[in-house]
Amino acid sequence: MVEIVEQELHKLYTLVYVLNKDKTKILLGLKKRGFGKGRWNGFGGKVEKGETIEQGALRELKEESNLDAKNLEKKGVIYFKFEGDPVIMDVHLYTTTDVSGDLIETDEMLPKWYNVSDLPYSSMWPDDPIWHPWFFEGKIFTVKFFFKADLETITGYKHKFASSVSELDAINLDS
Ligand SMILES: COc1nc(N)nc2c1ncn2[C@H]1C[C@H](O)[C@@H](COP(=O)(O)OP(=O)(O)OP(=O)(O)O)O1
Repeated sequence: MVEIVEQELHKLYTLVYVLNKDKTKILLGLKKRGFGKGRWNGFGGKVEKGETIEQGALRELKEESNLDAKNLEKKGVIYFKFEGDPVIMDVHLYTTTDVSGDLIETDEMLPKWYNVSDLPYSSMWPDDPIWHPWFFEGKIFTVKFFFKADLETITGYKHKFASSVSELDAINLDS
């Protein structure tokens, strides 16, 4: 009998959540094209060759909102695995309350501030309500979500918390 093992390929992505100073409001963008079109999300995208993950996060925030962030704080890593797709998205999550520049609508995102107590979950990714409580409690975490190929149905997830950002890399979700 031949065992078929699906090889996983990891691709690096970023996701930045901009909060106001007292962390009661969050800036989301309505994705206007491509992956996640029609959903409200933070700002981010693929990390490009030659840049660090943090540089990628700053670039994507600027490209999608025109904002510059000063202090990006890492909050976790979110892995997404879609049925039948060997690519795992490794999404590095950052937050900041310190941005400058004029917020604008871009080709990719229509920005809007939301109260954190009233987020548009019906038009957001279905994983968001699962990890948002951890994020808003200030936890550092890693989580892997398993989706059906419909990009809508979550079949499971596993997660672990870290006591510091430096611990994140060492976390093995399979142990
Ligand atoms: C599957 O569930 C997801 N949930 C959440 N909250 N965020 C997700 C999910 N899947 C992807 N994301 C995030 C990760 C990135 O921030 C974006 C996707 O990046 P995109 O494909 O738009 O990357 P770009 O480089 O901007 O793409 P272009 O080539 O179109 O410029 O969504």
